Amino acid sequence: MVTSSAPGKVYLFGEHAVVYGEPAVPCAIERRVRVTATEIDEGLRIHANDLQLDGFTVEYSGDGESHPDVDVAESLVEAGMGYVNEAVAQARDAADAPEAGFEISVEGDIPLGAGLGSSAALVVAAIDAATRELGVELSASEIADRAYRVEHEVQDGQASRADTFCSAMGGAVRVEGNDCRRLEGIDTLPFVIGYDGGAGDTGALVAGVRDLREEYDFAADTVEAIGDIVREGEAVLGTDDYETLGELMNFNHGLLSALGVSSRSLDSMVWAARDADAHGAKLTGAGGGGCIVALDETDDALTALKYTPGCENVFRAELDTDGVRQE
Ligand SMILES: Nc1ncnc2c1ncn2[C@@H]1O[C@H](COP(=O)(O)OP(=O)(O)O)[C@@H](O)[C@H]1O
Ligand SMILES: C[C@@](O)(CCOP(=O)(O)O)CC(=O)O
Ligand SMILES: [Mg+2]
Repeated sequence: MVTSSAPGKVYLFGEHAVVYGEPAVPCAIERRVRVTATEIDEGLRIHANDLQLDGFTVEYSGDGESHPDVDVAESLVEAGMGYVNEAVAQARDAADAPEAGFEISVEGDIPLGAGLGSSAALVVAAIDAATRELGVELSASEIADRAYRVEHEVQDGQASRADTFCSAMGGAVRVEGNDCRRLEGIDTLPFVIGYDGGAGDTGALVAGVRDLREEYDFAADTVEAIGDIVREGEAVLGTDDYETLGELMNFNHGLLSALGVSSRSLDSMVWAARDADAHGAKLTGAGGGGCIVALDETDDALTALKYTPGCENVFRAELDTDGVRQE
């Protein structure tokens, strides 16, 4: 039995545009998904109590043929379990053990579908735990690469390497196409996260931006402008010039909003943080609902968000300089 964990992330800059080859800077945060893998004779049994589908908690003990004992469409359950199934397939492939059976348990403290990268953390931790259980130790970058293939597969062929690389390596990272690197010398950033209790559909939101980009040149220009923000932001990252970083985050949020991926509650949390004099605030991840990230070393944005209608939870998130690790 092996337990591994991997962190979630916020995007300082660059989500969505990163899917089209622009750079992005995601930062790992101290919230994790933990996966325990135990080798069994055959098949795959999954226990995922955090996974709620239409109010049902899923205890999926499938052998590939029997169906989970829940009253929801099987396609929903399959979509929910796709990340674990594909991660286990990667582990079997890496260990050259195509028939290996697993019992997999998943739990974590990252809200699901909220832009904090729970899917990447799950996949990274699952690949690490399952390969170690088979006696194979992959490097963090090999895990990142295999985890990317899983997200790409499950998200219908549309995913960047950003979330999975960040979760595997930890810290602040920079991803541009296949070029993934860790940014050294960034140990702390004063992140405050507001969560509206909702979620966005990553695949649908990515597809929406793709359609806009194909329809309008100015939408393609907007995607490129997000890349310009990232390049500008890199110059001040690692300094304490939070004012410039915040201004660039605000600009980034405006462009994401123009691309149709914000929402009323995300906007209202962003404005609450700005009104409380945060250096800057933006949505994080795919959008549609879920989380915003503000930059504020005081308690002002945190307090303001506590009293913001539509904000269900607010918390500080420390930069996590550890990536995937064995527990
Ligand atoms: N703790 C968990 N248990 C089971 N499934 C999880 C867990 N965390 C994430 N997932 C899977 O990841 C999906 C969310 O991924 P996604 O839509 O990309 O949002 P995000 O990565 O921003 O959280 C969930 O619907 C579920 O399938
Ligand atoms: C929108 C996107 O840039 C980030 C998605 O992040 P999340 O799954 O919403 O945490 C998609 C991607 O990079 O694969
Ligand atoms: Mg995700």
